[in-house]
Formats: sequence, C-alpha cells, structure tokens
Amino acid sequence: MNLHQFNYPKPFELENGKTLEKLTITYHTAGKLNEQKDNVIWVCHALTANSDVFDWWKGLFGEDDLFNPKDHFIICANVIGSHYGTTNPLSINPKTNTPYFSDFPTVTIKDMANAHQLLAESLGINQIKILIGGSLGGQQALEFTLLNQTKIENLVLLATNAVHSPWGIAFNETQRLAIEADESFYANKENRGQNGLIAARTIAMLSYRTYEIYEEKQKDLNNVYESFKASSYQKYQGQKLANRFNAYSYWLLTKTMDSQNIARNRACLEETLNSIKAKTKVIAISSDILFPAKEQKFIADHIPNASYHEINSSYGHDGFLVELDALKEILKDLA
Ligand SMILES: CC(=O)SCCNC(=O)CCNC(=O)[C@H](O)C(C)(C)COP(=O)(O)OP(=O)(O)OC[C@H]1O[C@@H](n2cnc3c(N)ncnc32)[C@H](O)[C@@H]1OP(=O)(O)O
Ligand SMILES: N[C@@H](CCO)C(=O)O
Repeated sequence: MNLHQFNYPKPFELENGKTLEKLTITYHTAGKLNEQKDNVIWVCHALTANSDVFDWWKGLFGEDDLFNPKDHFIICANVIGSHYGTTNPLSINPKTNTPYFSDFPTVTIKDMANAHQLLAESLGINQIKILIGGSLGGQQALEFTLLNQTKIENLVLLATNAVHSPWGIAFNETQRLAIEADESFYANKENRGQNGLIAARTIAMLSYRTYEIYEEKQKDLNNVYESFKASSYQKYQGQKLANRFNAYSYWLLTKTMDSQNIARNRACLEETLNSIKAKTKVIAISSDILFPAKEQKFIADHIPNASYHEINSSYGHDGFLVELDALKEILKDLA
C-alpha cells in the first residue's frame, strides 16, 4: 500500500468544543479511483492497528485477495490519537511547542469520523462502495455513515456496538488504572508508562479471547508447577504491544471507545439506526465477550436494510481479524 499524509489547513474542532490547532491524517491507499468514482473501499481500523490494512487484514485485503487493488480503490486512515501518524499525544502541541502527552484533548468516535470525512472530501470522494470496520473500527463506520455527508452503498460492521457497554467501559477503566499505577506515566515523556501499558494489554487479552482458546493453545503438561505457558503468553502479548505503541495513545483511545453512543445529541438509538440507508451486513463472533453478539443483533434489527451474520468461533472478539474464511463467505457478494 502507499503511505500518504493529509494536513488539514484549519484548526479542527472536537465534539467537546476544544480544538486541535493542527490536524495531520496518515493514511494508506491501494489501487486507483475509477472514472465513475464508485470503487472505493474505506476501512476503519480497530484500537491498536495502523492504516496499512494489507498488513493486519491479509487474506481479506491484499493484491490477490477478495478486496484487492485491481478492482478497488482501498483506503484506510489512521485515527486521531493513535500512535501511527495521525495527530496524537506524542505530536507537538503548537501552543506549547512540546508534545501533548496527557494534555491531549478527549476525542470521540464522532471526531474520528469527522476527521476522515475531511480526508474523503480532500480526495474528491463522495461515494463509498464498501465502508467496513470491526470493534472501534465498526464504531467509526457507524458514525461515518451517520454524518450523512458521503453516500455509503454497503456498510459492514463487525464485532461492534452502537453504544459502548458498562462491561466494556469497566474493562477499559481497569486497563487505564493499570497504566495510571505506573508512576512513570505522569512524567509526560516518550516511552513512559510502558509497564502500565504491558499490564493493560494483558487485561485486554482476557476480553479479546476466551477460556476455550486459552485451553486449546496455552495448556501446560501435567508435570508443570511454574513457568506456565499462559503466563508466558500474557507477558509476551503485553511486551509485544509496548514495543509498538505508547501508553498515552492507548489511555486516550480506550476513553474514545467508552464515549461511543450514536444517540448522543440525536434521537434515540433505535431511530438513529433506523435512519441508515446503506445496505448493511452486521457480523458477530459467537464467543465475543467484549462486544457480545446481541449488540450486533440489536444493530441489525434496527437498520432497515441489514442482514445479521454470526461466525461460530471459539476465538472471541479478535475473531473478526482471524476468521478469514467465514468472513470471505459472508462478504463475497460485495467484491
Ligand atoms: C506496526 C504494527 O504491527 S500494527 C498492526 C498489528 N496489530 C494490529 O493490527 C492489531 C490487530 N491485530 C491483533 O490484535 C492481532 O495481531 C491478532 C488478533 C490478529 C492476532 O494476534 P496474535 O498475537 O498474532 O496471535 P496469537 O494470540 O495466536 O499469538 C501469537 C504470538 O504469541 C506467541 N506465543 C504464543 N504462545 C506463547 C507463549 N505461551 N509464550 C510466549 N509467546 C507465545 C507466538 O509465538 C506469536 O508470536 P508473534 O506474534 O511474534 O509471531
Ligand atoms: N486486538 C485488536 C482489536 C481490539 O478491538 C487491536 O488491538 O486493535
């Protein structure tokens, strides 16, 4: 994919009334916009991914995959607040000439969608053939659709919700407490809060996976009484995230997820979903404990032109990233 940056020339106003003096959006594209401008696939990424969708969703997106650059103009933009190039807590605050760190303003899913709408306009895109996203990406895709500024033909929502649940908020708060318990986080310096971030990711893993998948992959032999596989796995996954992400972005983005409620300043949830015109596929992972299937069923029940699909998988929430055969089967008619 090709890497690009878009610099918005004006201050960017956030939902809470604050502004970002400068907004840079990092994004990847593959393929070309056709003459009719009707071949756009726009991907909204999840919590810690980047905009290179060929890297983290291969098998679904790639040169020879179902969604490929021969047939489509594929775009994925990094979200505000993320570690991967869009304006974020490590960016320089023009008012102080130092990085924002903990002073970065609260960002909502709607802010992310508004920013990506500006990018779409700058690229001359006013129609999207497929808008797709899972988890935090699905939350953005819903908000992007509800902005009603770009025509969305097909909307694909995976393992997501219309309003974040008390259970989901509790998981995220617990992770933020882990970060805050690392005193270095308050130093407001690069690479601080890393131990807290490691702990936060290990907590998150418990919400992304299931008892069954740990049984299948991390069970020890009978003669083991220490150095457990599951312990080593938790430490490995925590460190793996800390090697590629920062605690300030992670803390912020979990707050963004928590604030998701499409009914905020709109009618009720049901009416808001009912206003969506796009042909919609809502996909659930049967074993998802973080965004349970009933949340996706609710969305599908209230979007008029929606179908509901449940993937039978023991993988848990992250199944939306790995159950590729099942996803291809559900999505093949869109390609
Ligand atoms: C710059 C970037 O990389 S950004 C993009 C990357 N990240 C994203 O896009 C976010 C979305 N992706 C994800 O969350 C994940 O990658 C997923 C859900 C798709 C897959 O998760 P994974 O961690 O790859 O899979 P899984 O849970 O099976 O773990 C496998 C890893 O754990 C290691 N592992 C497995 N068991 C153990 C154990 N007992 N002890 C130590 N390590 C272990 C494996 O060696 C493997 O290591 P590797 O990732 O270095 O190859
Ligand atoms: N595991 C994925 C999805 C979380 O919803 C991520 O880290 O982005």
